[in-house]
Amino acid sequence: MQFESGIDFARKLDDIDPLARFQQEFSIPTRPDGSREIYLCGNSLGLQPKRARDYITQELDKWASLGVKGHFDCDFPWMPYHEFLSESSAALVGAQTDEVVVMNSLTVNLHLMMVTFYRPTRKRYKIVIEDHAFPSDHYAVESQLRHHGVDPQDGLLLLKPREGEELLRIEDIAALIEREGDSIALMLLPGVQYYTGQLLPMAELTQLARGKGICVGFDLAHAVGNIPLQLHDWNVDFACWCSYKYLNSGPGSVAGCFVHRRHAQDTQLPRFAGWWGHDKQTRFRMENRFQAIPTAEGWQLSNPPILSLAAIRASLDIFTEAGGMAPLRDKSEKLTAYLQFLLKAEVGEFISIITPEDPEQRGCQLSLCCDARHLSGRALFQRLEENGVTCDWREPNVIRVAPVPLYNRFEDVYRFVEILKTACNE
Ligand SMILES: Cc1ncc(COP(=O)(O)O)c(C=O)c1O
Ligand SMILES: Nc1ccccc1C(=O)C[C@H](N)C(=O)O
Repeated sequence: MQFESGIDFARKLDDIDPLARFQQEFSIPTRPDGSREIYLCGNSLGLQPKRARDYITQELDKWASLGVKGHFDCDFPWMPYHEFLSESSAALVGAQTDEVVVMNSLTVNLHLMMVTFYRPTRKRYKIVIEDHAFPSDHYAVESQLRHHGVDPQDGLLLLKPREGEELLRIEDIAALIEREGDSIALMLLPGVQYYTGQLLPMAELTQLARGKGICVGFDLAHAVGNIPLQLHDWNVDFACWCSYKYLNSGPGSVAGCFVHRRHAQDTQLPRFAGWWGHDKQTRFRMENRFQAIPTAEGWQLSNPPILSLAAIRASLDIFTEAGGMAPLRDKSEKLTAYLQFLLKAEVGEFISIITPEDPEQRGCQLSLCCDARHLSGRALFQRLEENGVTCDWREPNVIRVAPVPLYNRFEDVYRFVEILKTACNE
């Protein structure tokens, strides 16, 4: 697509945007003077769908009027409430409905999955992650190694970009798998890397690693609701994601988990168990013989927090109404390409973009390194905030900017770059 500078062009793109009406489904934060923020931070916390309040209120009302009976005979009973989220969650990650479950939080689910899928032997005991993994993933993996008596110095293989580079090269990951394959038990990688915004080729990596007998898991925190996924067809073993970024389900909201059907149906797989993962027909017999549900639900521990699930249901309904990931991705590619175009045209001398240029290798986020006339990257970020832009800063040196197709307009992107340009030239 040929882009032009000037606000009229941004408005023209908004006028022909088939998803434009979804912006009014969200509450956009306002500044003290009542004007709307330019919110480009869906990579950290997605905005509130206005209907979340109604969905949550519905559950509060049921609780008030029905008490414990809210579990059973009413609209959206609490007993199976998580099941109301499975179909739309499965559509977002390219899974069968019985391969996904909404439960716990992201790091908890990573641990639960490693309990099942990290089964070290004397010969095959190493775990591959990236050197710059999100700290929670690093801590989780290190603690799993130690839990099994493996010294992370020996058992943790860290993927690093080459000297002077920011991005991971697929050929380097392939070489590591080739070299160390027989000793690797698990490879846990992000779908989209949180710092650089790099989208990894999950299908290719899964095939490479599984070909060597390595179990493959993905942390999809920055990928779900951002890019189309096909976890089932890609043959991924497991995946985990949070719901508070691109899934707009509220701070700390309940997370999602995928277990490929070939594992989910195996009720004998070792796991940490709780009563919510037990066969639904006999759950209340209180017999103390755990029998796993033969789906991803078999990894649930506790009955879930319904108020949080109600917010997720509100959000997932919007994704369904928008037509799923295909139209969203279509707009997202245009929004991000437009952002890249304006950045190069208006502030190219001050800003470098570390996220890949190729849309196949990124989601909506661009990560910017800044060298303005008089301001450090951090000071520039502060200037953006003072002028009504919400994006985020990540140490050591990146401003992350994420235009989100459900609620961002092309004009938001235009105005962001105008503010950035003024700050760069101070
Ligand atoms: C890639 C990644 N992994 C893990 C986490 C931690 O998730 P949680 O606090 O929901 O466990 C986050 C974000 O907070 C993240 O971006
Ligand atoms: N949950 C949060 C609470 C407070 C501040 C940030 C977060 C994030 O989620 C950060 C995000 N994971 C990131 O990619 O940096």
